[in-house]
Formats: sequence, C-alpha cells, structure tokens
Amino acid sequence: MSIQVRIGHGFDVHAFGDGDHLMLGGVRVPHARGVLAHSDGDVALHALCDAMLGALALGDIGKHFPPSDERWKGADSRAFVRHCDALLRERGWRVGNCDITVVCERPKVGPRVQAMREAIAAELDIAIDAVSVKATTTETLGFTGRGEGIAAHAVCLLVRA
Ligand SMILES: Nc1ccn([C@@H]2O[C@H](COP(=O)(O)O)[C@@H](O)[C@H]2O)c(=O)n1
Ligand SMILES: C[C@@]1(CO)OP(=O)(O)OP(=O)(O)OC[C@H]1O
Repeated sequence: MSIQVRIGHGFDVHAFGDGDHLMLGGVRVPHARGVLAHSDGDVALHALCDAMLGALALGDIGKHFPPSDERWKGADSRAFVRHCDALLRERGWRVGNCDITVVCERPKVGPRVQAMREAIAAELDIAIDAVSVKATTTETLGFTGRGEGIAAHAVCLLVRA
C-alpha cells in the first residue's frame, strides 16, 4: 500500500529594515519597519513554501528561487506558493492542512489572521479551515524580542490530490 500522507516543516527569518509595511501571509500590513529581503520578504509564505517542499524532499525555497536570480527581486511571494503547489500537484499531492506561527513583538498579527488565511487558502485552492495562522511574541527575548526581525514556522500535511 502506498503512503497517503507526507509532512513538512519550514522556518524563515527576515531582519527588519527601512520601510512602512510588511508582506505577511500574502497580506500588506502597515508597520513602522519593512524587512530586508531579495523578494517581498513574506516570512510566513517563505516558511510555508519550505514546509511544502520539505514534505516531498524537494529542497528549499532558495534552491527553487535563488537570491542570485534577478527574476525574484521584489517578487510577490504568493507566486512562490503557487509554484510549490504546482510541484506538489504534478506529483499527485496537495496540501491537506497547514499551520503557520509568526513570531514577532510587532506588528500585532491577530487582526490580520483571517485575511492571511483567506489569501493562503485561495493560493492553494483549499478550504479556509485547512489553513491556520497564529502569532506569538518571545516575551521580549532574543532577536524577535528586541524587534530586530521577524520569524515564522510552518508545518503542512500533504494528502493525495
Ligand atoms: N505579533 C503578535 C504576537 C502575538 N499576538 C497575539 O497575542 C497573544 C499573546 O502573545 P504571547 O506571545 O504573549 O503569547 C498571542 O496568542 C497572539 O494571539 C499577535 O496578535 N501578534
Ligand atoms: C525568497 C528568496 C528569493 O530569492 O529571497 P528572500 O526574499 O531574501 O527570502 P529568503 O527567505 O531568504 O529565501 C531565499 C530566496 O529564495
């Protein structure tokens, strides 16, 4: 009998830099800082991509979208998610559910969670109740606690498409 589920994990970090907004979970979030990144720096979607790729041992986001490639400069990270989803689907899989945790002191993520879930569910063409987005601070500890950057963890379960 063939395996019917696969699991993947992803983790990403971006340092804060100049700017007036973040892209987070495919949603524009006004903020006093931006992030330093080659693409739009959407840490939540980058972690999700790594979880999707990891579930099928397809490498990581940097392998598929090298930072040395000018095509990805300022890229909308939703395109990375779509590409990863296409890779899964052409192999007979889709995301069954995913769970993302954003780690930062600011901005407050809670008010934008629903919009992020909707954006991600739309990209993956799955039900919104299969997409979880959560947030936590690190109680002022570490680089996130000092407000130097933002991190995200993601896990996803793949099921047969
Ligand atoms: N950037 C963040 C961080 C946290 N939240 C919400 O606040 C709750 C409490 O956070 P703790 O780190 O003290 O556990 C958390 O459960 C989140 O709902 C947030 O919205 N944005
Ligand atoms: C997304 C890519 C695209 O070039 O660059 P960044 O936006 O810097 O993001 P990172 O999380 O470091 O992943 C590496 C790259 O694939």
